[in-house]
Amino acid sequence: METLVVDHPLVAHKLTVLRNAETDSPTFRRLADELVTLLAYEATRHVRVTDVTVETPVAPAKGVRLAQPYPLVVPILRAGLGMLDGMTRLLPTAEVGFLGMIRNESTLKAETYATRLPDDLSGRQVYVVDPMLATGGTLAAAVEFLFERGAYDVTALCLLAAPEGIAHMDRVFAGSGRPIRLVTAAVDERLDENGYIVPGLGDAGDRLYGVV
Ligand SMILES: O=P(O)(O)OC[C@H]1O[C@H](OP(=O)(O)OP(=O)(O)O)[C@H](O)[C@@H]1O
Ligand SMILES: O=c1cc[nH]c(=O)[nH]1
Ligand SMILES: [Mg+2]
Repeated sequence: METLVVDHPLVAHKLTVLRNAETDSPTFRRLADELVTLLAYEATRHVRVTDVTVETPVAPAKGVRLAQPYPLVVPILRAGLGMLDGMTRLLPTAEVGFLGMIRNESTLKAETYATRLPDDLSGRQVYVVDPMLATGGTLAAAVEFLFERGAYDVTALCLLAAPEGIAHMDRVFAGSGRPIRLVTAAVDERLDENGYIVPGLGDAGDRLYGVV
């Protein structure tokens, strides 16, 4: 998996406030939204475009527009919903599909409880948004699901990643020949015994939406 850690002082500043246990939910939601827009700038570097010519008030100008089929943005419920608006702000013509997945906190295995996506993703560029890449079980299952439906490539935007999760993705997709990218604001030290990212930011879903 090609991994890009976005190294930018504004990203680092916003991430630091996000990590702070004293940051309340409204502020957390706003910062997650701002951060994903900054990550999206890098994550869309490979988005496909086609050449076009437009008429300026003065003369014809060569340019580009997003190619069709338009990209698909897939938030992984629940926490990924906190990154959806920031992503579609930058890609307003993207379609949106949904994957509901929850990590069983005893086994740390990902379970899928909802899917609402086009059946045929042939040729589609897919952007998965989920704040946390911890063991990697959730993202690996999501990416497998998308490739089974024919996705052309998958780029994951995660606010935080753990080295264990990146290694898991590399193991699962080694030699698959499918283009997979990760764009993240930071790769933290490790996972703790409960599978939480250290130092991390806690449970992203709970911090966005409250404890359920
Ligand atoms: O890399 P993994 O070890 O699989 O863990 C990461 C997953 O855990 C979190 O979701 P969670 O299962 O807490 O669901 P939620 O979004 O409903 O809170 C997070 O948003 C990821 O989807
Ligand atoms: O640190 C972690 C790990 C998984 N899910 C989270 O929300 N946080
Ligand atoms: Mg959660």
